[in-house]
Amino acid sequence: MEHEDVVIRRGRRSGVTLVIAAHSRVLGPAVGGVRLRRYPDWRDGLEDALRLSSAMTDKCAVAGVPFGGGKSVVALDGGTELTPELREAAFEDLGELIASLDGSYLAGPDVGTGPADMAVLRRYSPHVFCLPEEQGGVGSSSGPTAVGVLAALRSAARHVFGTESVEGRRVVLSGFGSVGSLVAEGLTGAEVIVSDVDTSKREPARRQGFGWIEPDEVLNTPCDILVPAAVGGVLSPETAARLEASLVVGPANNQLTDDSVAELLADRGIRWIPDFVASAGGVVYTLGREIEKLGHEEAIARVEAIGSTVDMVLSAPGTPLAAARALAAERLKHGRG
Ligand SMILES: NC(=O)c1ccc[n+]([C@@H]2O[C@H](COP(=O)([O-])OP(=O)(O)OC[C@H]3O[C@@H](n4cnc5c(N)ncnc54)[C@H](O)[C@@H]3O)[C@@H](O)[C@H]2O)c1
Repeated sequence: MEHEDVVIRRGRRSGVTLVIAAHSRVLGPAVGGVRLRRYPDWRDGLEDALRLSSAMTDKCAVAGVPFGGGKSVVALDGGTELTPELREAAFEDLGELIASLDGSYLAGPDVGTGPADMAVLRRYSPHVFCLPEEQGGVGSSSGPTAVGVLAALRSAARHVFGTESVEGRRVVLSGFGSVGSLVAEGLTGAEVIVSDVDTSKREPARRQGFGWIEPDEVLNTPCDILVPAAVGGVLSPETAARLEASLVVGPANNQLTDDSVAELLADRGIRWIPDFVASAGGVVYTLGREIEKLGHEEAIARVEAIGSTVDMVLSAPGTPLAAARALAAERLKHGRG
């Protein structure tokens, strides 16, 4: 097994399957968000936790923060209605499980969870970050994640287009959610076309001056920059072969269906910034503020440094994925010292 430990528990209050996966603690305690999702089978949730915690190890190592890779999953089955009572019971169960790990796993929010869920976990364990602001936390991590994506995008644009400016560039952004909408707002001067499966986002997007396309048009619409800000697995051998973009950079985790897609994209002259490099802003900022007790300016400066990491990765030989993995491996080799 590649992971240090994996805990699977059926919550005694909720009956919901809970998974905590700690991939690596070489650089420090394992950190990672709590994903709440419906899965056809709890084993799919386990699979998600294994994959995502491994990506967190690379994310922390490349970002240069003293933490390892972890993730937890609250795996709902298809039929159970998620009432507020069930949600609270599931998070109480998870809080107890996190407490039993005694600080070797630190939990934050991820897809499907937010600061209010973190407040439930905190009743059981201090090893929880991104609490609501009124409870002394930094709240949502979306803002700093978007700052990091924009830093990555500007740095990559310098390599690809010779300028950091996105003035006049066509940007297609998939997923007009908490991070995607903030990234879109930061693309001053660009022609921004957004897409979301949630059609209620269309009107707010239009009011902000953004174009709109349907989700099935995203990978068929020629653009300068594609920003995946929705779900993972969007770049497969099939979609990489028809994509018409010069640069792909966005926050969505695990964008490639498998590592070979990085080479296909490079062969087609498409620069892909590894998701674990571009999306580290949230974890860098929130852990910096809440665990390392940094001030806002210092923590944001660390997020902005994602731009220098992108510069390093794009200046190295080989694909950006190979370069980012090599950087992570180098830092993991030296460990905490
Ligand atoms: N929030 C963070 O701090 C953070 C940090 C690192 C990585 N990420 C990753 O970034 C991505 C976005 O995160 P978020 O916090 O903005 O989530 P979110 O849930 O607020 O937004 C995601 C949006 O994508 C839309 N969507 C879902 N499936 C889609 C599809 N197939 N096509 C188009 N739109 C679709 C949803 O309707 C939603 O509006 C996720 O993959 C997340 O794991 C987020």
